[in-house]
Amino acid sequence: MLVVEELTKRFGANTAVDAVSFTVDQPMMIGIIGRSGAGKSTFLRMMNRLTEASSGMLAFEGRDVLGLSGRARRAWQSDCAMIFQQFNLVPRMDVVSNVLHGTLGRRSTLATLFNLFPREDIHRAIDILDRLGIAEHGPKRAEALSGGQQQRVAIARALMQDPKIILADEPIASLDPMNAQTVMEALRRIHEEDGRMVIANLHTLDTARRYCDRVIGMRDGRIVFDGTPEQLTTGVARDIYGAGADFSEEATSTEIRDHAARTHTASMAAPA
Ligand SMILES: Nc1ncnc2c1ncn2[C@@H]1O[C@H](COP(=O)(O)OP(=O)(O)OP(=O)(O)O)[C@@H](O)[C@H]1O
Repeated sequence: MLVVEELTKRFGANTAVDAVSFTVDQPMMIGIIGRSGAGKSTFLRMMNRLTEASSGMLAFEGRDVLGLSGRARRAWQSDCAMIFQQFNLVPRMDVVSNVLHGTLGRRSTLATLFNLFPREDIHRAIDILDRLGIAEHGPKRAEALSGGQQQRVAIARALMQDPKIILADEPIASLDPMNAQTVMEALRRIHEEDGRMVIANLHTLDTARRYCDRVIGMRDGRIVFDGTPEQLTTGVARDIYGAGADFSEEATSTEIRDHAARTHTASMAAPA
């Protein structure tokens, strides 16, 4: 259903994504890992057509995505909704209105300006918030919510577009361990219950292993690993991160691991 062939992005002399190829034949949850600068964000942005590819091919359900323009390109951007590390909500606007802005592509500017949303859209927004466990926060300003709750609002906004794919660019990088877990569980449920494909850039190995069906490792713009979580051994991870024999998985800076390590150290240090 998704075919990526030799997809490349150059910024001047720098090749950010270098002839990336892979195929996905059924909806699954895919984690992309790699050190900072490996090309993960650029790849997702090319998929969503936020960044134009320099060369290569990307097709979804037989449609040549890179050739789409105008209305067809916008329709594709609805089909593959993107969520970001920093949530990108309107902080002073209430949660339900933020979610309703997921229908923006379908509405006239004037209707949007005056928050004139059809009743069925409002009901759907509340249902989606309910599904994500945050319906009671609907009337609050987005800025009054915790980071994890805000990210779930962003996911709800993405779901308003009824996307086939959710692209998540470091969705939990700003969150504490508890909130990170809630957000990853929400993404996993959306994949399992709705059959949507989820592709998430992740900083952390353990998150990729725990939630994803398939993990793609990128290094210097290239895919250097493509396999199951079980195949992602410490040795493979060392290659992906370009680290030496002293590589430790904690070095991938997982907040969950950092937190666990800190708690462990603290409890070890605590007097009996
Ligand atoms: N708009 C841009 N103009 C020039 N260079 C860019 C641009 N966007 C990204 N790059 C470069 O492309 C390379 C890949 O960056 P990218 O953000 O895709 O990596 P990443 O793996 O997502 O890293 P991070 O986790 O830090 O976001 C880097 O060398 C970066 O400096």
